[in-house]
Amino acid sequence: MDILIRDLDYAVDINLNVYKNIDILIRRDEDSKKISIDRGRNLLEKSNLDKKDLKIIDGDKKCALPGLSNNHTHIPMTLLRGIADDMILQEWLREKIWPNEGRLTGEDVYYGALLGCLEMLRFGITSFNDMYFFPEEIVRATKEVGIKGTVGFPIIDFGTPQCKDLDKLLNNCEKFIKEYIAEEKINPVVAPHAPYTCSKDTYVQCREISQEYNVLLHTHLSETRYEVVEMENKIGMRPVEYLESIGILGDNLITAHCVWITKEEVKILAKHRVKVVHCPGSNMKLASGGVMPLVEMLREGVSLSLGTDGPASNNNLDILEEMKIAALLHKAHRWDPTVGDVDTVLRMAFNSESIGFENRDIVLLDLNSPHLRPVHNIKSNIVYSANGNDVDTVIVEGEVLLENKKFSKIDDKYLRNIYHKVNSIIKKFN
Ligand SMILES: C[C@H]1O[C@@H](n2cnc3c(N)ncnc32)[C@H](O)[C@@H]1O
Ligand SMILES: [Zn+2]
Repeated sequence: MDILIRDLDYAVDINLNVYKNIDILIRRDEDSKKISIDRGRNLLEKSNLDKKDLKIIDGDKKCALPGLSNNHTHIPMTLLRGIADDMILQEWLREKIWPNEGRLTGEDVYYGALLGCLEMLRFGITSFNDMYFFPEEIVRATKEVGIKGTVGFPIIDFGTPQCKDLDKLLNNCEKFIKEYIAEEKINPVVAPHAPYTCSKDTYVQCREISQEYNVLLHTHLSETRYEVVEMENKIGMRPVEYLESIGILGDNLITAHCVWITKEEVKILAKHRVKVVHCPGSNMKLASGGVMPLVEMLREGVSLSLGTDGPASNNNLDILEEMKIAALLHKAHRWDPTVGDVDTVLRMAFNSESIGFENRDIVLLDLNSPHLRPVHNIKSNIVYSANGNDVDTVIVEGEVLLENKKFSKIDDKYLRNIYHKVNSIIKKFN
């Protein structure tokens, strides 16, 4: 059914234009699956629409914005949220995260992913880019919740909890891609974990698979100083230079972090049109040190977006919060309040194109809260004053998935069941 949102106080579109006192009409052509979004005043009166063919949503005291995109995460890590805080990355991974991940079954990952997808939907995130074990379970959870997922099949040289044999893993990766490539709301991708966990051959084979099926390649890159120093000592190159030397850089590569990179490396990333996902909350929490060179990346025209990283290093999946973290980090870092301005971070947060989805989703923020009054500049309120909890309604591909802060497809009883399941899964961790 077509959806009409009436009398919105504000709307911000994908090009960051601001509208006041406006209606939005969302129509979905069931044959072509095309979505059209129209904005205007008194659309019902002006058009020949019939009220009874429409789902009408009251936009009073609300602001519409495009769907938010979480472009680097590990959603089933909701299960590990809060298990190990205040540790540096290498210790955190080796001592706490990897041993406990070894205890996870596919069913556990499914429940962790369900929880993560629901958290994202509740916070207005309509698409995400993930990398985690048992990716087919992540697909299952994503489809159940109804948001859009770019789901990475993770490749690590020492194997994953379900498969230790690298050749078999790469084979399974191809099978995974074939199985989901035709799905409308799922993009299967190849996800070699990082240059410190994957060899040159592994990266090359991953790239071959990504080219054969024309899918994205998703990896971690230059996250910590340790990673850079280790690589310089071992092979005399920095991580970006190394990936360039083995032919991995290209416009189908999406990399998370890129914290420890030089101006020269920024130029290399721009030259190859690599997509970079900025994860400021995780970088600060894991004390990865340094700050992703935002100014230099923008200057060189690198495609940028935002990610929360996994909920064990953030510790939530809130892109509205991440926008503010990004904006503040760069101002503090550069002693310059003009850096990380409102438009820059909004553009990054709406960037679902980088993960292969056109952004035709609409999120409504509830402005009926003291912390969102008054409105001098709605974009400022979104970036600096709002958080995920203010999201009231979410429409994904013409389907209402959240309304009045309630999930349309998941009832309270099922939600309690998910919480209960998660509580029993975490008993095996230590
Ligand atoms: C897919 C793999 O990536 C790991 N993982 C989660 N967060 C990070 C991070 N910030 N850097 C590197 N690896 C990470 C997961 O714990 C899993 O082992
Ligand atoms: Zn990550």
